[in-house]
Parts: sequence; C-alpha cells; structure tokens
Amino acid sequence: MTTPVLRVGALSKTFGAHRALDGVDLEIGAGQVHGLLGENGSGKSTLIKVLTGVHAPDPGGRLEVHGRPVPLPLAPGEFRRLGISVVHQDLGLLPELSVAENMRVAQAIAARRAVVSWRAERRLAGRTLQRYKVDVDPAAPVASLGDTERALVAILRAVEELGDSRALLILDEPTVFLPREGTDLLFGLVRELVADGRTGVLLVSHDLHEVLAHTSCVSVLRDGRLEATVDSAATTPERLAELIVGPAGAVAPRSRAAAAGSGDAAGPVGPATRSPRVRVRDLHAPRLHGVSFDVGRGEVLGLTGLAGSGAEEVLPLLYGARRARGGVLEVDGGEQPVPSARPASSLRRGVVYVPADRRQDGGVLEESVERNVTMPVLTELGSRWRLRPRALRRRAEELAERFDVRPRDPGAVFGTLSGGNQQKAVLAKWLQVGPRLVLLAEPTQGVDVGARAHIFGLLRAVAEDGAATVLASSDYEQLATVCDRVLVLARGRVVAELSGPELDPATISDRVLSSTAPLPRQQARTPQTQESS
Ligand SMILES: Nc1ncnc2c1ncn2[C@@H]1O[C@H](COP(=O)(O)OP(=O)(O)OP(=O)(O)O)[C@@H](O)[C@H]1O
Repeated sequence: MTTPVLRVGALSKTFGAHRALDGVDLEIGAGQVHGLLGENGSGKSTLIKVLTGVHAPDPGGRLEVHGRPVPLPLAPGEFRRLGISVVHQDLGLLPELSVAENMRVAQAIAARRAVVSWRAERRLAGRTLQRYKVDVDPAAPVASLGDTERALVAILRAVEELGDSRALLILDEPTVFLPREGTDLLFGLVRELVADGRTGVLLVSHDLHEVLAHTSCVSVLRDGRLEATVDSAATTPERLAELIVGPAGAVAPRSRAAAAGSGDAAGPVGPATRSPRVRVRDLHAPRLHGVSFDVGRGEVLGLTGLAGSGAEEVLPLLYGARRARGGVLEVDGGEQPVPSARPASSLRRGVVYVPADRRQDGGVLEESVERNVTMPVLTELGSRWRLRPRALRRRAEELAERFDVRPRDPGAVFGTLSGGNQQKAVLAKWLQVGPRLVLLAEPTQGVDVGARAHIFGLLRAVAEDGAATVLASSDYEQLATVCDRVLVLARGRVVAELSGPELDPATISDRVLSSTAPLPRQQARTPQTQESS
C-alpha cells in the first residue's frame, strides 16, 4: 500500500473539562477524497484546527505527513510548509482584490521580495486556472464573481498554497452556499486535483448524499471519538446517519411524502388551505421586480431559485435588514410599506428573521449563550430598570434544552459553540418570542442529520402555534420535507408554485433548473401568487 498523505494517531484535545477529540486515529490516502462526518460538536472543526496549528492537541498525539513524523503542536503557519491547506465555508476571499491577487497573495508574501510583480503573479494564477479548466479572468475582482466561481477560485487558491509538498486539501463544508450545478463543478475540480496521485482531500460536510457521491471512504466522529471509517461505495445514507447519531437517534434523510405517510415529526406542517395571515404585495428591490404572495396561519411557504434569482433577497427586505424600493407587508391585517421596515419595528409587529450567516448576523460571538438567547426577552423577563438574572438563566436553560443546544451551559461563550449549535441557539433566540411571521434563511445549514430533524419538528411546533413561516432555501429535500407550498423565483419574479404531490426534491430541482428558460406569462402566474412587473 502507498504511504498515506496524512496520518494522525491518538489525537486528543481537551477544553476545560470537555474532551473535544478523544484518541482519534485517521489515515488519508494519496489520490483519495475522504469524507469526515459527525454531529454538531463532534469535533470536526477541532481536528482541522489541530492540523492547522490553531489548537495545540493534548500531549501524546501523533502526526505524519507523507510518512514523515511531524512534532505537535504545529507552529503558526507550519501547516502550509507541510503542504496542507484549507477552504473554509466562508471561503475567506478578499472581494476587492482580483482573482490573481487572491490566489497568489500568500506566495507573494512568503517570497519576501521587496517588489511583487503582479503581472508575473497574474500569469501564474492564469496558468493554474487554465490547467484546471476554470474559466475565470485572473484580473477580475472577486466581488464581480458569482458564488460558484468564488468557490472554485477559493479551491484553486488553496491548491496554489499546497505548493510542491502537496499533501492534503481540507474542504470544510464548501458547497453550502452553492446551487446544484456549482456543486458538480466543484467536485469535478476536486477529482482533477487528486488525479495527480500525490494529494488527498478531506471533505467535511453534513450532506450524506453529497459525501457518498464524491468520496471513496468516510470517517465518522461521535463525541470526539472515531466511530468508524467505511467504504463509501458499500454504505448507505441510513447507515451513515446511524453511525453519526447512534442507533437510537438515527433519522435517515427522507422526503416529505414519506414523512407524511409515517407521521414523522419531520412531516408536513399542515394543509395549505388556511386563511392568509401575511400578505406580501408587489415587493420591489434592485433584483426583485414585483413579488407577491400570501402565507396562511400555520403555513410554511418555501422560496427557492438559482443564485441571483432573488429568492435569497426577499427575507432581509421584508424584515428591514435591507432596503426595499417598494411593496407592502400585511401581518394580521396591519399594513406597512416594506421600504420603511426596520428590524426594531418588525420585531414589534411579531416578525422575526433568522439569517443564513449566523456568525455575521445571528449572534454576538464574544457574549455568553445566555446573553445571546435572552436578548429579545430582556424586558419581558425583567423590568425596564432591573434585569432578573435568575429568570434569564432559567429561560436560557429551558431554551438550551428545547432546542438541544450543546453544551447545556448557558454561560458558555457563543463563539466557542460548534457551528450547528450556534445555529440552534439563534433559532431558540427568535422562535421563543411567539412570532406571527417567521422568516428563515437556510435554517439547517451546517447542522447534523439528527439536529436537522429536530429543527423540522420545532418549525412544525411554531407553525402549529399559528405562526406564518417563510423559508428561503436551496436545499430541495428540506423544502420538500417541511413546506406546504414552494415558490420558485427566477430573474426577480415568482415563476412557479409547487404544492401537493409536486413537493418532492426532484420536481423542485427540475423546476428550479428550468426556471431560467423564458416562461409564457400564464405559466408564471398561479392562483395564490401574482406578480407584477
Ligand atoms: N475554543 C473552545 N473553547 C471551548 N470549547 C470549545 C472550543 N472550541 C470548540 N469547543 C467545543 O468542542 C466541541 C467540538 O466542537 P467542534 O467545533 O470541533 O465541533 P464540529 O464537529 O465542528 O461541529 P459543527 O458540525 O457544529 O461545526 C464542542 O462541544 C465545542 O463547544
């Protein structure tokens, strides 16, 4: 057998009393795409942080790169010299710099030359783009690129950083912001990369189908321990789900129809024939051209579309986090022009918004979980002049329990929570206020398979309490599982409405992919959804 590009042995990492990694042994072969799965908080990011020198592991851990032992902890930046590089979910590109500058800046700095020849650097970047058949202009500013092109550039920048020692490229949930076709391009690039037979890829993801489709083997972490490493071709999503959450809690990904049949908590919220609680009329913004829809009491309405369709714009506009040009939002009969919406006035009207980017918009990283989750109810649980610390702590504990936020320590600093647990805490923060209209963007992005089902159950409970919910997502399976109706947007307009038997992931995907083709006007209109241009 060939020497693995990377091997770790007996790797542990303890934070205070908590063991985030517990004696992990892992091998990644040359030419291999190796999946890494695990529940939120199971230790995946901690492993990456040890491999990139952010965290010093506990004594006794071993690391080998291309068969050579490397002493731990790694010095700052040493991982790059070893031929390890990482693409994080947020991609870490500088939008105001060009593609070439982004791709070559690390090498330019490392070369310690007094003057950097950007012309030469651009040529090198262009060569790499060409070699991997990525059709992007090296001189273009990253800000001008679409999501898929940005992800491809981020991967190629990481490839440049691998240098000659080329060992391991770590992809940490790189596809969560990508449409389907972008994901295919990305994995095409990954296959090209490992075809050199000298590089391995570690792919971290919560998408079991994606992992099985694009890896040769998968390792699963549970509570910091390596649960198993399995051959991707010989396993199923159900088996992986079981390895991730354990046999008792396993929830295989399933469609809405299947869930409805079984009465599963992840099933549909209810029939779509409800009196409208919310009306949106003629919403206009630079990329939206007259979007209108109703949402019933207890209804979950999905919004989806390709990147740039406008589906991702609707929620922040309705909430007032971004400025609309026109439109009216009616909640329980009370009308408000959308351009005058502001977050504070939205909250007073019972409108809450859970954004997709929880790190940027969802919570205060330096504050405790308790501070974060009790923010919207400070006055309710105290008085104007006096906070009631015990009531706040009790509320935070209740929310952590109900929303399964781990660790169950309200005093924990929000930024130290794993990504998925941050997401659950942000949901807890907003869903506790008894909202009338819930605006949710990608609510299960970055959460594990068990937590995903748990969140679906919570959404159902909120809907059963009578809230109207609008869920913007590009996760078709999620839309099919949770929504009563789904609207497809293209070029800033609603072009289709799906309900009943059409609510399955394949049909939604078809409609979204065909949405770029011009539609006859009648087809673009639906009984409950009108558009005006
Ligand atoms: N700096 C830190 N201080 C204290 N605890 C931490 C710190 N970083 C991580 N942890 C804890 O270590 C555990 C593992 O977290 P980690 O971020 O590695 O999980 P993960 O598998 O990446 O989860 P996710 O899928 O949600 O991103 C969690 O319980 C987390 O709260």
